Amino acid sequence: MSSLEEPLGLDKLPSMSTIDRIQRFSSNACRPSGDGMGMGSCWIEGSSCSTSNSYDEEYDEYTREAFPWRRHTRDMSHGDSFSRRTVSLGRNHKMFGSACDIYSSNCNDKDIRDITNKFLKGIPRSVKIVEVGPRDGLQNEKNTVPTGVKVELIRRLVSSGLPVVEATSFVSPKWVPQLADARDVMEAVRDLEGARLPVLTPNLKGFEAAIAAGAKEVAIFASASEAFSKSNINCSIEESLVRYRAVARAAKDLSIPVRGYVSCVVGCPVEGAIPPSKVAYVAKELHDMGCFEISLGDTIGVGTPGTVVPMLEAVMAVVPVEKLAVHFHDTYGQSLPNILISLQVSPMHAKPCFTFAYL
Ligand SMILES: CC(C)(COP(=O)([O-])OP(=O)([O-])OC[C@H]1O[C@@H](n2cnc3c(N)ncnc32)[C@H](O)[C@@H]1OP(=O)([O-])[O-])[C@@H](O)C(=O)NCCC(=O)NCCSC(=O)C[C@@](C)(O)CC(=O)[O-]
Repeated sequence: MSSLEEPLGLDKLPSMSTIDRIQRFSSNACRPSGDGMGMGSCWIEGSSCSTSNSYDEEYDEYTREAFPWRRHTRDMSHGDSFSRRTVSLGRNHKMFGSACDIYSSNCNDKDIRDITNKFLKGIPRSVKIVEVGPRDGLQNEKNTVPTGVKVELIRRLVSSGLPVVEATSFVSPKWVPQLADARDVMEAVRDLEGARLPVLTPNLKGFEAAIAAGAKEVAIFASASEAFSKSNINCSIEESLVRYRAVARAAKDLSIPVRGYVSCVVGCPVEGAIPPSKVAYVAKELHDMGCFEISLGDTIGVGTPGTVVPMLEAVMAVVPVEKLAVHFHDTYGQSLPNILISLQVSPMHAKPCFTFAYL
């Protein structure tokens, strides 16, 4: 997730409200308030009152207070966050089923097969999902999510069978206060088996802290937008590439795999539309410095199939498609069409990777 998501179209960019939100990334704007207002303080007090330091207790208390309406669901489903998602997908599926029932005279099995073939024929046989909720999903939550809740979320996501769960970010706590507990989170999950748990590292300092906490995979995050790079990591695109080369070198020495992100691959809240050639340039740089996978992020969710395809084509011309992933935010409800079109333009042999961010 990026805090830059706003319900705005590219035609309306830049907007002051969006720029205001960018400024949340500036060190002053992001400085923790200290007095910890609202539910955040409630949680901080909750943890400091608790001498047991038990993640389970923290998790239970958090869910009890933050989601009182969930108790019933939780009792029924044993509170698995991933099941909640599955349940809601199930519901959509049923709705789709009833739509077919309503139009059953026009919607026989062959028609459905024909439509399915038309849209799905030729798409890759499998995809890899990279779950980014504990990092991207939480990084801009206003209320402090207790460490125990984050740890429990990661555990449950892993136990649901997801192969990769991005756990946290070793970034400046002044810029992203919500993830200030990165070390504690990583230390608590470092020995979880069954999934890879990459963490974001913006520079060598973050990389060293991540390794010390037990991270076995890291991700670096550059931008295709100069303005976004400045507001997100306080440096130009070129400066960021210099930093990331240093991280990639250090990671190579320790045999740590590095994943690369390019943000704002179709639009930036300040610069508006981003030319595909800029995305291709940054993606190739990340590839050349040794990233095993490059994730193309529609950070503010303004992409549509019409803008995603030319971007993908430009990147696929310079980076092998097997190394590409897409990361769509659902700000305007376009993530699923964008995923489908990405599958359709991928060669059948490729195993595309998707990082979902439903925000
Ligand atoms: C990059 C910096 C650190 C530069 O921040 P800066 O303020 O320019 O850093 P600096 O080098 O001038 O150092 C200032 C202070 O920060 C400390 N510092 C320096 N580095 C670290 C570190 N790694 N961890 C902890 N502390 C750090 C450093 O030690 C120093 O501490 P002081 O001496 O003042 O006490 C900052 O801008 C930052 O942390 N930015 C991260 C912002 C962020 O996480 N944004 C969200 C990422 S999401 C995204 O990019 C999109 C994505 C990936 O999700 C894909 C998509 O959605 O499309």
